[in-house]
Amino acid sequence: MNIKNKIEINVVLFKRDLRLQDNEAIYNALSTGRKTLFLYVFEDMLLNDPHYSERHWNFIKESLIDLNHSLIAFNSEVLIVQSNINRTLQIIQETYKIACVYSHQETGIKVTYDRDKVLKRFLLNNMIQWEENVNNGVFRGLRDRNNWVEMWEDFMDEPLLPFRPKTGQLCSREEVAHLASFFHLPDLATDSDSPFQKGGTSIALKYMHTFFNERSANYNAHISKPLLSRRSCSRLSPYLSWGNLSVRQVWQEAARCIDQNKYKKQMEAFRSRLRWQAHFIQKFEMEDEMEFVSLNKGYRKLKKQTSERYIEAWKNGMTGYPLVDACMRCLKETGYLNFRMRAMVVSFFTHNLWQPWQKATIILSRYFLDFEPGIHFPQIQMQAGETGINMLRMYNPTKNGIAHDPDGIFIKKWVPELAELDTAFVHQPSRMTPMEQQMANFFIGKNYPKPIVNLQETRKHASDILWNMKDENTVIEENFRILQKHTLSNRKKSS
Ligand SMILES: Cc1cc2nc3c(=O)[nH]c(=O)nc-3n(C[C@H](O)[C@H](O)[C@H](O)COP(=O)(O)OP(=O)(O)OC[C@H]3O[C@@H](n4cnc5c(N)ncnc54)[C@H](O)[C@@H]3O)c2cc1C
Repeated sequence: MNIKNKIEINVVLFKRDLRLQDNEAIYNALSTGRKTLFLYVFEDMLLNDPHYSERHWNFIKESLIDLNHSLIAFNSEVLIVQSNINRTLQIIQETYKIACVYSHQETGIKVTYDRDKVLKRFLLNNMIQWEENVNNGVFRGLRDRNNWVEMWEDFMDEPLLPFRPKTGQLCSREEVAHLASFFHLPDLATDSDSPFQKGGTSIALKYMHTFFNERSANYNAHISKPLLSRRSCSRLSPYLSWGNLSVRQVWQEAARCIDQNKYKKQMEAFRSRLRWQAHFIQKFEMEDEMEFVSLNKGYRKLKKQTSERYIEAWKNGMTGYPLVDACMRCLKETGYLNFRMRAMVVSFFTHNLWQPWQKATIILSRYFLDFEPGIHFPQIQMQAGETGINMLRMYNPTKNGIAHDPDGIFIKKWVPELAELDTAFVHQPSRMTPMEQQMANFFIGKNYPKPIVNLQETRKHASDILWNMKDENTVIEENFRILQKHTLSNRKKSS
């Protein structure tokens, strides 16, 4: 078809914003009045990226199916293809003239940053505009955090953006089907019996409403408990990470609870977590090297010897430390752990096993259903004690088990080898005497691993090195630089 006869359209390129309501990319595209196509590309380069695993792709598929379900009312659907973005747009251009691509600014890993550079060139060469919008109050191009809190709060307090396409404005299902015939289409089937949280705005709203209406009652009391947190925390993280909900939607819902005096203390604590969400992503946006190296340059000289044996044992929950093992097995199986247990397993990996934090990033990103690069890398570095500006925290897994899973219910569920032991031994089975092992017909080294390292010795080793490094010149200079750049002007700190 001659370019002059082609219909002009907008393309909304979904990234981690798989929702219709309060989606600025969609809102801006529809505001032009132009015909609009919704597009999701399962990009080969990301499908092959080791940070991602099947659980993420399934969550995205479920989210897209849910989107398409909502779009039936508008006789439209998302064009879902497996390809690369430039190639996809090129093929769409054979049918339509793309006037503008709308998408969120992505605070992603290096491969998505590189892809965006290539996409930018392609759009420029093809005279297609690209309108990127701010994502969840994370701002591009900031040099420091002066006024950041105010900017973020203003963003969060703005009215939600409605989804109101004009009749016939969205590409129809027939038009999308026609385009789809030119592509390789991914299989969208997923296992409905999988143990992971299911993707999609419909289910995200259920999680949100049950949290605000009842589950949050024990938010503060249960937040550190590996078992109880699974119900009392919001469990909204995958829905925020993949954008089934906007942070603003959740923030404003929490504000309504506070106004109604409902679970006020819990809501204040919950809202501070939402601030952290943005704070960490903003930090990563401004320090993208954090994917590979320590933010504080003083720690980059720290060389730790990699042990595949330690890494495998940790990854598979076979360290001989029951709480670590229960957490890792549970995470592998369900994709979720509460904050404290995430911090504890990273502390064990980087301090007790003395492994480089970089080795934990891919293992955990593949396990966490809510993998969000902007939180993930800064949090892992912080828990590894390599930021210089944060308090060095080393979590003792045995003490944490006794404090937060006193009856060992979580441990017994995930480490069934320990299920028949007296509670007294569940947290430290290695303390059983040979006679006690005989009586329980349970043998350390046979039924369950011996502790892989000595907790006290390894803790001392790590703490001596890391505390000494805190006084080194580069670490101190870097602390100054980091604080200058990332400290919030009104001291609502969460760095
Ligand atoms: C090593 C490590 C890696 C992590 N990686 C991720 C990740 O990839 N993706 C992710 O979403 N969270 C990550 N977190 C943060 C946190 O553990 C999870 O957000 C939280 O446990 C999710 O459960 P929830 O939604 O029930 O949390 P809630 O307690 O209900 O919190 C509500 C929301 O606030 C945000 N939030 C909560 N805690 C934090 C925090 N400490 N830092 C930043 N944001 C927070 C999340 O968006 C969360 O959904 C990581 C934490 C650690 C220690």
